Amino acid sequence: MLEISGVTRQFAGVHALSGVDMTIGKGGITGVIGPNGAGKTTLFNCISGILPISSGEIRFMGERIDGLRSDQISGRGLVRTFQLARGFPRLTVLENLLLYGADQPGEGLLQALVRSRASIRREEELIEKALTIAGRLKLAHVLDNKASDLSGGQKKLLEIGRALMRDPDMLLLDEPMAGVNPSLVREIGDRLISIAEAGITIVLIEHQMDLIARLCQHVIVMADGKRMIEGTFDFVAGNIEVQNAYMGTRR
Ligand SMILES: Nc1ncnc2c1ncn2[C@@H]1O[C@H](COP(=O)(O)OP(=O)(O)OP(=O)(O)O)[C@@H](O)[C@H]1O
Repeated sequence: MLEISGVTRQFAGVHALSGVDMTIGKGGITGVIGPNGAGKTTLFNCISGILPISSGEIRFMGERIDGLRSDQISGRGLVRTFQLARGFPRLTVLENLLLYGADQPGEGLLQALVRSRASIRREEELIEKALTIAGRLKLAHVLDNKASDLSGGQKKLLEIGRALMRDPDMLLLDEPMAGVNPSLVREIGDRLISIAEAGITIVLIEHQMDLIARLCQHVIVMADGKRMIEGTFDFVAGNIEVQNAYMGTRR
């Protein structure tokens, strides 16, 4: 589904990615792990069009996506979330979800003045979709709350909900459990499992190894801007090079 070949990215002399080769197939949850500074977030930024790559190729569903804008990439079904939740803190949960629905109606002046039957129907469909997603993420009871009033865990779920509003085929999640109360971590993990079971392929950057072990069928380890090794969690965790890469840098 996602093919990354020879991808490099430099920042003024820093080689954040120095030739990443990676393939991610359809289905399940793949974990991307590695010590701090390994290049994981930079890789997500390059895949999702936030940052241009310096060289190499990225293909999604067989087509080149490097060079496309981030909205074009998410429009093709490859959607990512950020370590720090984005969105609009003063808007409600429902409004935040609706804003991320693809092709929102009512934005043009004419549409605002003359609400066509089609635009009303489209709006109703979007609301229906937002309600379904909120239900799946157990956010239905806080739909009218401001996003800023949510707990850390609920903010993370809203971030995932906004991504789901784009109808992704693949979701890139950058540390969806960071800063989440441990009692909610299992809950979010369960939601991710159900999203994957619904057919959305998930790629997850995460530092909490117990979560990676529980959620991921496949784990890719990055170190020094490259893919180091991949396999099941037990396989990579038992690898001496992986253990050395983590020595002194794991948080
Ligand atoms: N905007 C930037 N400008 C300069 N250097 C950067 C920038 N973004 C990342 N880097 C550098 O690129 C390297 C990879 O960073 P990146 O954040 O991708 O690693 P990471 O694996 O996501 O780390 P962490 O687990 O700490 O989030 C690091 O050396 C980092 O300092």
